[in-house]
Amino acid sequence: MPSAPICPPPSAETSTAAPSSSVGLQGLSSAEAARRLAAEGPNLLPGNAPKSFWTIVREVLTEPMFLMLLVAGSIYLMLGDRSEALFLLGFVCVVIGITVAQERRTQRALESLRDLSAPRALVLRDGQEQRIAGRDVVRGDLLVLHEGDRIAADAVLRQGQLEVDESLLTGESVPVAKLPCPPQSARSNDDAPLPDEEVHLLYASTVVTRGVGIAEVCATGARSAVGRIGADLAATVEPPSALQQASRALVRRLGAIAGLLAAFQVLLGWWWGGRPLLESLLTGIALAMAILPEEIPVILTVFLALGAWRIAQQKVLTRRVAAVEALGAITVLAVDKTGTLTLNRMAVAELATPQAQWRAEGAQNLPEAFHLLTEFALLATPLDPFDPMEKAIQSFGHRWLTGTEHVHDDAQPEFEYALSGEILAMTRVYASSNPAQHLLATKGAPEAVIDLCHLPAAQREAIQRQTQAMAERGLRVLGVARGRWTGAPPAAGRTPLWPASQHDFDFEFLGLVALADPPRPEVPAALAECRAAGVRVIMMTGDHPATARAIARQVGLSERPDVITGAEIEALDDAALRARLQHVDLCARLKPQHKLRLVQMLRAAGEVVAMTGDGVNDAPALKAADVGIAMGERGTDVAREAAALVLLDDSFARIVAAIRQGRRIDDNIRKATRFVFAVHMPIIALALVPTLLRWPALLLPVHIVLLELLIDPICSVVFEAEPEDEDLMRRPPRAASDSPFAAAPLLLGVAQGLGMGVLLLAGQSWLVASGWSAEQGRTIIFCTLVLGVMLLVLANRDLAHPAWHGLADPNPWLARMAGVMALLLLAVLGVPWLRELMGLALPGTPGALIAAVLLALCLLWLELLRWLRPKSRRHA
Ligand SMILES: Nc1ncnc2c1ncn2[C@@H]1O[C@H](COP(=O)(O)OP(=O)(O)OP(=O)(O)O)[C@@H](O)[C@H]1O
Ligand SMILES: [Cu+]
Repeated sequence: MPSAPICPPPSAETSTAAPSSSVGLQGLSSAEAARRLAAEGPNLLPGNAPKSFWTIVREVLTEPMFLMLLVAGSIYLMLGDRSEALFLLGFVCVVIGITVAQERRTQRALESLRDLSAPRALVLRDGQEQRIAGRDVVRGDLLVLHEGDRIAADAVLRQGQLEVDESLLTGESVPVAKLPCPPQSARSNDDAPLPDEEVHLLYASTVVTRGVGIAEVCATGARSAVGRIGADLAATVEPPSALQQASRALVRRLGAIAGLLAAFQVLLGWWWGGRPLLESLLTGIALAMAILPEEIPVILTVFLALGAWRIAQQKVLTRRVAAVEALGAITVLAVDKTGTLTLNRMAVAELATPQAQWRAEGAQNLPEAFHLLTEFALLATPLDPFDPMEKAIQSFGHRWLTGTEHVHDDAQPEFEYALSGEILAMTRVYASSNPAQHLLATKGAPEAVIDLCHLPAAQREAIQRQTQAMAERGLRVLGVARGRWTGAPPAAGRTPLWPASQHDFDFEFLGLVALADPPRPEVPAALAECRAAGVRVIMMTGDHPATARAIARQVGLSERPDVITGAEIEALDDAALRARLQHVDLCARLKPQHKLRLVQMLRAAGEVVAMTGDGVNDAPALKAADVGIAMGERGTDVAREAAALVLLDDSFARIVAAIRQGRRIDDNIRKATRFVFAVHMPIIALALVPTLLRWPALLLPVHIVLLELLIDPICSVVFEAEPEDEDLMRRPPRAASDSPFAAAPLLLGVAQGLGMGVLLLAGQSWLVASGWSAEQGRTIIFCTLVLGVMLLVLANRDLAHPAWHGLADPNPWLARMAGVMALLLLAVLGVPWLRELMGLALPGTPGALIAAVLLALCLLWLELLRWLRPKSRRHA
């Protein structure tokens, strides 16, 4: 890469804060950007391609289920039953088709989510700031960078000053300072040359931890530094979720049981029943197929992926599919205040000096007494800020002071002390007419500014009373102070040696600025819904306790006025904090590490915690929460990447909508699992019992394959689209330990299926006794079983109502499933060679009547169970 040192080494002058204004910059034209995009390709790192058709086929073929199918097919071939063998092998194709279709559906859902969560970049084009997809960034684009952004491509910093976390490339987690390298006027403009100094270079995929700046892109995609070392960021594979692990364990355990029972049946049929070995092997394989709940992992994958897609329809992006699972179990929702409960539309509402108060509402003018305060609030704020609060101060100051001698838009600060965890105040240092003297402007949390001013106790208390009164009106209050500093005159061309901390200056307190930030209109209703759903809401804010309390009251977050502060939290040990937290919903003046500790502690206490956050510092807590939630519009890239969910339109009500969806998905997984367990029972009974009783084989492998590989999965899909239960958001969250694979919830399914099996076996023995042929008997039992499977679907959709109640419900898949089943039965009965292959014979009207009676008895059994089931369990 070209690296002529065309840039002057960073001189002392450039190390002062540079303007972050984008005024005067044009960027590329859209036409030029499009041309370069076409010529140089999209800004994408070599990522992981979607699963190919053949990968899916290979995966399907290595499943135990298919190995069994192949073995069964070969045995049929050896037995000389070529049509059975062909049928089974043809079946493999059908099932591969279904599996591929389902995988495609799942992947499309996941891909559309990935597109939504693809990185974006703010660029200057045609002189305007535009947000574009990260993949559309081209060489020469001007990136507008803010704190928390992930840099889209390798670039040279042109304006501003940044701190960047390059740990991704260097492993070094200490942020690196970056300084601007102004463009050379004589530079040939097409072949953007690179400066030599690292200090000007920004690398793709690294993160801005502080500052604002504009950078010119010099390399994109595979040509960037990360692209060249092949760091594959996208390829981090999600570890299996708790449910997936549980389901795998279950399938493994049942697989072992299936193997044992099948072996037992083979031996039984061969030695004891005196059947030929191959035939016994076939019945054994059929039994193993009947037992193996292979559709459970499929259900999980499909339901969760489609669930994530459905949640995206509600403008909530799922970044980790496992979060969908946790959503339904959320017990605590920890929300930040600014921007989540409030609109983050700040406006200065009140001013106060130690002597006087002023309100913006209805004001005609700003009295002279407040000019100094406003002037220093302005001086303590960047001219072109990112923070809405600082924007509000800028527009307020310009509105009232323009035309007076108090506006200094052209003054450049010589140095800046940033807001930090230790001191919630920021100071900007300006030159004064006397070269040895410097002027300081500070703003920050009132208590921090009071601290910096070293005031006597009486004055402190007076200011604290003023702060309290303003905060209780729901305002965010800032203190403002002025300072002077005389440093030893610096050597020529050098900057003075600035003191290490803001505490090393002397400040004079000027007054308070209070900003209003109206609550979001949708919040009160959403909070009420959370409360009805048994989800506790806790506020975690960095703001003043009184402001937190006032906003909480305005939006109806909590009745309890108690507030715990970060300082108090630090003083408490875990046990004491846990006890305290049972009575407090409001946590104020929190630092990021406090949020992290609260989240960890709540989780340790068994809560399932969702947490909102948007800042760079919120990332650890977002990661630690069960469901971290970031704001799509306002949040930083870093917060978005740490979060499991992203609210695309920043609306708080979306969180509740997502919880609702999560609960619905959770319910539906339970319903489907119960259904799968129920369905397997009669199939197992009909496969096993005839051997034990030395009856002629009732269900042949072809029947079991048909039931297991076609009917049962098709029916399971219905549950994915099941609408939510009526009381979904009026019942408490399920216990986190309450798994859909626990014995208790599945017992009902097992009972449903077993009863059906018993009824069908009784029917069969009656049919045999009354002289029906084996084929006719089989036909009646098989048809009843297929219809019984549909009955099980209806019965498990909604336990609160009888099976037939749901028929009128708008589940689109129900009608489709019924259609497929009808076609299937018609084909099996109506196509002669199929009928013969399956050992069936038309049973005539009497046979149909018997099937109807059996079916009615099954329905009676299901309703009896529904009625007997323990009513205290409120779950699906
Ligand atoms: N730009 C700033 N200049 C001066 N003080 C600031 C600035 N930003 C924040 N502060 C002070 O730091 C405090 C904490 O801010 P922080 O951003 O951590 O939390 P927050 O935005 O108030 O709360 P939330 O967590 O609800 O979003 C503020 O209440 C304010 O007093
Ligand atoms: Cu099955």
